[in-house]
Amino acid sequence: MSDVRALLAGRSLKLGDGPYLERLDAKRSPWEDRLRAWLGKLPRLDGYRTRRFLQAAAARESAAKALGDAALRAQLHEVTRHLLRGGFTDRWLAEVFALIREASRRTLGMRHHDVQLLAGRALLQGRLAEMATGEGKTLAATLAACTAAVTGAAVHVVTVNDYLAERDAEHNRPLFDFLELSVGVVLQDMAIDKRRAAYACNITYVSNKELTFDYLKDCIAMGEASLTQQRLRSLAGARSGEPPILRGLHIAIIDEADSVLIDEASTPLIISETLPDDLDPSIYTQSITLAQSLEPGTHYVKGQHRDIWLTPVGKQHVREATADFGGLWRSSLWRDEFVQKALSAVHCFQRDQHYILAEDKVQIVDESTGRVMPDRTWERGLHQMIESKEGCEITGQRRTLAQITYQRFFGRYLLLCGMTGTAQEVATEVKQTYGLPVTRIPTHKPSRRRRLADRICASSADRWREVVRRAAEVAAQGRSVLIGTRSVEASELLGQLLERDGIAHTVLNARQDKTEADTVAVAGQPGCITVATNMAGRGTDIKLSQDVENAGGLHVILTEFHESARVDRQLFGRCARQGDPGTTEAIVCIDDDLFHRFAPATGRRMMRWFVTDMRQSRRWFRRWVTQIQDRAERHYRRQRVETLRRDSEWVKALGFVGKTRK
Ligand SMILES: Nc1ncnc2c1ncn2[C@@H]1O[C@H](COP(=O)(O)OP(=O)(O)OP(=O)(O)O)[C@@H](O)[C@H]1O
Repeated sequence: MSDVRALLAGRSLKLGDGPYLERLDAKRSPWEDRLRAWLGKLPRLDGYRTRRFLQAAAARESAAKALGDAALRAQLHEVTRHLLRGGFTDRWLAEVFALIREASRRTLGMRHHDVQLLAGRALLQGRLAEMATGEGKTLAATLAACTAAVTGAAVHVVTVNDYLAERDAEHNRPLFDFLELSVGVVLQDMAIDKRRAAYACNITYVSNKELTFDYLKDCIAMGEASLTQQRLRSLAGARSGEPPILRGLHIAIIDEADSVLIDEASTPLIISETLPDDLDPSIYTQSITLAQSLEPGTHYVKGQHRDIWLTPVGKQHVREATADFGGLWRSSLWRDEFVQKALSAVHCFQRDQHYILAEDKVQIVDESTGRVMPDRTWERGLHQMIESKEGCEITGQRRTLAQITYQRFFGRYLLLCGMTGTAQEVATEVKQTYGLPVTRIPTHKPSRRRRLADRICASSADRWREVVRRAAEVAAQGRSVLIGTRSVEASELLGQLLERDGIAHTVLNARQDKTEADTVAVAGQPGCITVATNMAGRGTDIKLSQDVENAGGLHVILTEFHESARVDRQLFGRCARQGDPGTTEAIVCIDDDLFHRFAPATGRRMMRWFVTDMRQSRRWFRRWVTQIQDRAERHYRRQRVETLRRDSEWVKALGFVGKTRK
């Protein structure tokens, strides 16, 4: 363990002295930052070093080819000793990467491209490697993962969901087996013992949520045995005297890093307990009925960002309408709170868009990933209001017992690094928050992705008609089509329209997540049309048949712009991967949520006027969308800053997540 400590920690870190090896001071020294910034300003030096590094790797690869399997493994262990002494320097990285590259060629039939070597090197330098979508981040990560694992470090390859964790671990398993490195996968619903076994492996594939919750459970188990702590322990399923679930926070390689470190960072991860609800359930029903009877504009006003409030007339109306209800309704504070929550439940949160009903339960759908978040609930009575609106059984209120943000959690890794296809918009924030500089990796082959003209429709009905027409037209050419929708509802509506016209298709959304792997497996066949929510937006690799490639590749249709341009680019990135051909287009409607929430009313009015002739205003329209998406990104950035501020307050107030941690 002390070897790993020396290798990863450097001299500027304070390390935990408990069973865990983790970084306790999330901040680096200002000198380290200044030195890195200065080195980064020497592009010529960097270019020279890069060339030398690739040449060295190529030269050593020729030697590796001549080795038998056992000799190759022995050579790897030999080089590891140098790594442990000298750190991840170019000299030894070139050697190790050459051996792993050769092992990958023998086992996976894939030889790492030069650009993948550069990505692997950037990862071990503690950077965020920006590799265009489809350039092979899954394989690039094996270089960093294997190199770190042979030194004895606990390597966590962090993915955005279970499907990708399982897929990537299985895909790379032959390579890890060959190098005699054990690999584990942590999945939702796994028992603690199985999780512990997976984390005990050299390399562990795990989603960001599972990993962070497991860490929280360890923090609880290692905390002091106060009354609250004991309750927390039993909640986390931890028994005293048991070893921690994780081996420590050594190296995290985060795939789709912008999604994990930025998009998901606005919500802290919380371990909570359910309290018996002492409110009479009829209060929820009364509130919902009352909210449904109120007039917009007169009784309540709805803001742009899911905020809603009662007007003075509305408050007066509510007071009169509830005069006979008694109990808590007599307090004006409670009364307004109930009705305001009920108004949010009725007007701001829609079924099949923000949540679905599964097994008679309200399950939140994560809008950026399109996936169900089974363990999440809305806070402060909103969840119960929505349950009441949907006629579900009212669950108890939840009380937060332990929480952590991704900003604080990932800052504790000895070596943090990541990969994504879309980092440029958030490079500054990633650097400021996590100390991760972004390195752009060139593409292996020039991209053959063509973006066709955007189409903007005056009504949603027009949009869906156009989408159906285009999908059928492109599929008839023997190509495959992927249509991205923003909600479960939209995917199902489009599915019905295609069905009505007798067009064969498959729908992939939070309700059909069990069929994900099968749907993706056939999505690249000739004439295949796949309608998917954001579930297919990140990480999904659609393999094209030779016929589809010859006919022009995959065609991606975006049906609604997302608040973040990065999410749109990820969807477009499903086509034209690894130098394949492919086209993308956006067919959207002027009434879409993004325009309503973030575009000024005058801009929207002008746009409506332009809708009649989009050929002339195409470039203008794209610039307009970019401005709106920038505004939306700023809005969410402010939210994340607020989350971080509240998180620090929480830590100050409770200080239970390990008594020495700040
Ligand atoms: N060196 C290689 N040689 C041959 N094929 C490769 C190589 N690297 C990756 N691929 C293939 O390229 C495809 C894309 O890889 P992968 O899904 O890892 O890309 P990605 O960069 O993670 O994409 P995304 O950004 O969408 O997540 C896969 O089918 C993979 O097998």
